[in-house]
Amino acid sequence: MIEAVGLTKSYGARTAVYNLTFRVQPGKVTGFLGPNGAGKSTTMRMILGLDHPTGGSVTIGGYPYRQLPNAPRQVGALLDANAKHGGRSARAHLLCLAQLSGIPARRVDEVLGVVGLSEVARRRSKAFSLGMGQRLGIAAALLGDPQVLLFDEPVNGLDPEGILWVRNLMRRLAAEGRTVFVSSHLMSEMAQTADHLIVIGRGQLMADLPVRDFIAANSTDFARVRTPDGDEAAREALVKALGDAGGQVHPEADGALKVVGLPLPRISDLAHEADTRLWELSPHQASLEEAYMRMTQGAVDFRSTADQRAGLVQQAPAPGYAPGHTPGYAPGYAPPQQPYVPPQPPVQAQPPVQPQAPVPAQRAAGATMALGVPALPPTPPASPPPVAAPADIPEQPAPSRPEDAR
Ligand SMILES: Nc1ncnc2c1ncn2[C@@H]1O[C@H](COP(=O)(O)OP(=O)(O)OP(=O)(O)O)[C@@H](O)[C@H]1O
Repeated sequence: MIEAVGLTKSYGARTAVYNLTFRVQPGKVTGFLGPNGAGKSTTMRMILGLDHPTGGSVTIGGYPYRQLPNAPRQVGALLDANAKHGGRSARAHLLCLAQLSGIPARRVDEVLGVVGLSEVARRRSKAFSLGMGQRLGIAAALLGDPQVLLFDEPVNGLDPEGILWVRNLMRRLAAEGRTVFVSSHLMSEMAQTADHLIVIGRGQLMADLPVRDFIAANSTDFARVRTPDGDEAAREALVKALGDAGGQVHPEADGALKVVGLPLPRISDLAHEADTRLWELSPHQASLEEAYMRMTQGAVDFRSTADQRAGLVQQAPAPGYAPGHTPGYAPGYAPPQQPYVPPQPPVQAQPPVQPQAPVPAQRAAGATMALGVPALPPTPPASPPPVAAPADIPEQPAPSRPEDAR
C-alpha cells in the first residue's frame, strides 16, 4: 500500500503539491488523474524518493522509499520511457538494471517476452518507436516482480493493440494482489482499467473514490429523444411539452434532443400527450470523461485561446467548494450540484432551445480560470480559500511539452 499524509512540495515560490492525503490499496488499479501541471508526476517522484517533500510524508508498505529494504524488488515504476541509454540494446539496458538490483539475468528475457520485445531485444533502443520505448519502460518496471507498481502515462504513444495490452496487464497485476497506481489523460482508457480514482487539481486532492461513484457524483443521466426528421412542428411541440414539465432540453448536433431532469416514461407520456411520434428515446449515462471534465474544469492551467474563440471553453459550474466534508472528496469539496451538460461541438453548435439564464459578466470573464478549485498560494495557507480569483493564480508560461514545465 502507498500512503501519503499531508504531502506537500514547493519549488521556490511555486507550490506543486499541497497537503495530499490518500492511500493506494493493493488488489486494485488506482487511476491518478489531474489536468496538466496538477502535480501527478511530482507526487509520483516523491513516492519514489526522487524528490523530497517540503512537508508531510509518503510511504510504501510503511517505509519511505529510500528506507525500503531491497526497494527495486518491491517497487517498480515507469516515469519517463526516455530515461535510457539509447546506444544500448533493450536487453543490455534491462541487464544493466537487473545487475544493479541483484536480479537474475533470466528475468530479463522473461520480461522482454511479457512486453513483446523479444524479437528486437538486441536492437539499440534509440531506434525504437515511441510505443516500443514505452514497452521497454514497462519491462523495466516489471523486472523485480514487485508488489507495488507506478506507471506515469503508460499508454503514451501506444497503438490500440498496445493500449489493450497495457489495460490487460494492469488488470492482471492488480488481480494478483499488487498495488497498481497509474496516471493517464485517456479517460476512456481509465474508465475501463481503473477501479478507483484519485483526482488532483493544482496540487490538491479533489476526489478519492471508486470510478463508478466518481461518475455518478459528477454527472447526470440524460435521455436522447428524436422526432421524425423534417417534422419541425412535432419537434417544437415536444420541446415545449418537455420544457413545461421542467425538463432541460438541449439540441444535439444530429438533430436529436438531450433531455435532463425527466425520467424516460415521463418523456414518453409527454410525447404521447403532445401527439408526437418518436424515432428515438434512449437512456444515457455520462462517461468518465464528461464527469472528469465537469469536476476539473476549474483546475485547468493551460487552455488554448482558440478554445475560447471556438466556444470550447465551458461555462464554469457552481463553485465546487463547500464547507464541511463530502465522503470521497477532500474537505471543502463536494460533487457539483448542477446537472452536467457536455459542451456542444464547436462547428455544428446550435443555440439552446430553451432560453438560458444569462451568465453574469464577471463570471463569464473568469470562466477559464479556477472557480471550483482554490489557486495554489506561493506559501501554503492554513486552509484553502473558498473560491479562487483568477488574479491569485501564479503566472507561468504555457509549456510546449510537459517536461518543459518541470
Ligand atoms: N523541478 C521543478 N522545478 C520547478 N517547478 C516544477 C518542477 N517540477 C514540477 N514543477 C511544477 O510543478 C507543477 C506540477 O508539475 P507536474 O509535472 O507534477 O504535473 P503533472 O500533473 O504531472 O502534469 P502533466 O500531466 O502535464 O504531466 C507544475 O506547475 C510544474 O511547473
